[in-house]
Amino acid sequence: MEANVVVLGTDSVGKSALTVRLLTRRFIGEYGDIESIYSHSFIADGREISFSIWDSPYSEMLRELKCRTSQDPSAETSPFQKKVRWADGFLLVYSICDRASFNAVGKLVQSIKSTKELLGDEKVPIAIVGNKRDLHHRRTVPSEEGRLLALDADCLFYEVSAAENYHSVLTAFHGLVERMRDAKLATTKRPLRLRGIVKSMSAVFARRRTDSL
Ligand SMILES: Nc1nc2c(ncn2[C@@H]2O[C@H](COP(=O)(O)OP(=O)(O)OP(=O)(O)O)[C@@H](O)[C@H]2O)c(=O)[nH]1
Repeated sequence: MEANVVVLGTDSVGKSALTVRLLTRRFIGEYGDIESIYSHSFIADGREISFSIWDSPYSEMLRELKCRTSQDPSAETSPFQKKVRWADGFLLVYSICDRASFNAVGKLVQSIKSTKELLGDEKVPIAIVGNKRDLHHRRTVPSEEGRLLALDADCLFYEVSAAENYHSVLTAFHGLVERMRDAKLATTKRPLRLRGIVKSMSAVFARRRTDSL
């Protein structure tokens, strides 16, 4: 299976730190703000899952979200919409020490869902990730609030520390990728189910026809 993940969140919440942690198992401290697409793969249930990760800066996203709320018609083909179209799943990151970053995640969930709906996708896999768990003495967003937001919006929820720990980061990405796999299986199964109904109906009609002969 191949899948595309977009990592989003306000500035300095640790989007690059999480991505680099997943890819290299390392935390290097400073990352710069280059927008990049990375590839990664892992084995789940004996099958290889390859995915591309798009680590994107928030400043550009913010400009576009403002355009969208002001109903700018040019927003229809905006890079935001392209990104949403490209993605099979989203990792939305906030810092547990930064309430504004948490509020932004709430808005991003709504924008992504409404854009995906316009594109005809009913369910979009999203993982909400509270980063910098190691800075618990500076926490301003309780875990419970993150969990509630995720529950309300039907998203996955994780609290992690890119600085302290590789496994929490791995768990968040894997959880998201598995949800994406389930979503893909559900959409490929639907036509099969329909084909099954068509088949059984034609069997009924065929029987009627032979009965009436
Ligand atoms: N204590 C702590 N610091 C972190 C953690 N994750 C990232 N940081 C620090 O937070 C700062 C921002 O991290 P980045 O990964 O560059 O954040 P970003 O979201 O990619 O930022 P932009 O490139 O501005 O969009 C850096 O100084 C990191 O070292 C974490 O889990 N704990």
